[in-house]
Amino acid sequence: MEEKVIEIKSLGVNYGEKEVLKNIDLNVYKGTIIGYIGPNGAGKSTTIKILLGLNRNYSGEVKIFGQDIKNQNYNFKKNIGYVPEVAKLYENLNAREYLTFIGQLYNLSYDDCDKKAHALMEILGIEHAYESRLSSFSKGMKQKVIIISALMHNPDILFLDEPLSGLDANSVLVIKEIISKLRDEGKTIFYSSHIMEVVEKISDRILLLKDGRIIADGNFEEIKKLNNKESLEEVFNDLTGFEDHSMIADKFVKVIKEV
Ligand SMILES: Nc1ncnc2c1ncn2[C@@H]1O[C@H](COP(=O)(O)OP(=O)(O)OP(=O)(O)O)[C@@H](O)[C@H]1O
Repeated sequence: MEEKVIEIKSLGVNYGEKEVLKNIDLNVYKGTIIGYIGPNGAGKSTTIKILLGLNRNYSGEVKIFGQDIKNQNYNFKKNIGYVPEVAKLYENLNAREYLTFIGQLYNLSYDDCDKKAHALMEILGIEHAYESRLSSFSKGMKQKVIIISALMHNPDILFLDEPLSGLDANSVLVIKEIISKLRDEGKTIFYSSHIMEVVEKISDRILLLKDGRIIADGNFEEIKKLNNKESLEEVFNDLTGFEDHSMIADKFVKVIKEV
């Protein structure tokens, strides 16, 4: 039987009067890449923050590896890696200092972190900057460091929020391949992105969140067929009720031309 890694029952979150997540039920199984998509403000980050243990203000039940995360200390976090959409790096540190620091937070020894961090930077082609301050890194180099820092402790669950941001086309190919291979190793991956072409290709299962509810759940073929569309972008625009792109673009261009 498939192993449940995440179990969410009747999850609800309110910010004041606003109901941000509405009664979400979800089981996620080992070795799956979940494409987690939805319009801005749909509640994606809110869900991820709960699963990371950063927000305990919710109703319902959330279990990770069978353990209710509300009653736990923070041990379950050792098994989780997170690439946030906007990561705060300690830019005054060099890559070695930063990665050994993060690795030690996850209980790896300094020497293990040092070896692993250097090897991973070498594989991604940035080992020449191992002793350089992060403030001098290009956007893509920083993103590679963030990805390495999320993976150094070999977590079983990975949350990736726009992980390809700032990477060139070659690096994108490498990281996508790494994500697939990690899935093949049995890791469970939440892949959150607004780039539909990538989500469509990489995901085993796609969850579309709108106004705090899951309104589509299935693999790309199922979702495409069910909605009679060719691409995930079309399904997304259709299900989130957006048909005004052309009219908005016309208005925008008209105003630009006016003065
Ligand atoms: N701390 C907060 N206090 C009040 N409202 C909040 C808070 N955090 C999020 N919200 C609201 O909750 C809703 C869901 O936000 P969330 O960040 O989860 O959306 P999202 O799907 O991740 O969006 P995006 O694609 O823009 O990152 C939004 O309406 C947002 O304004």
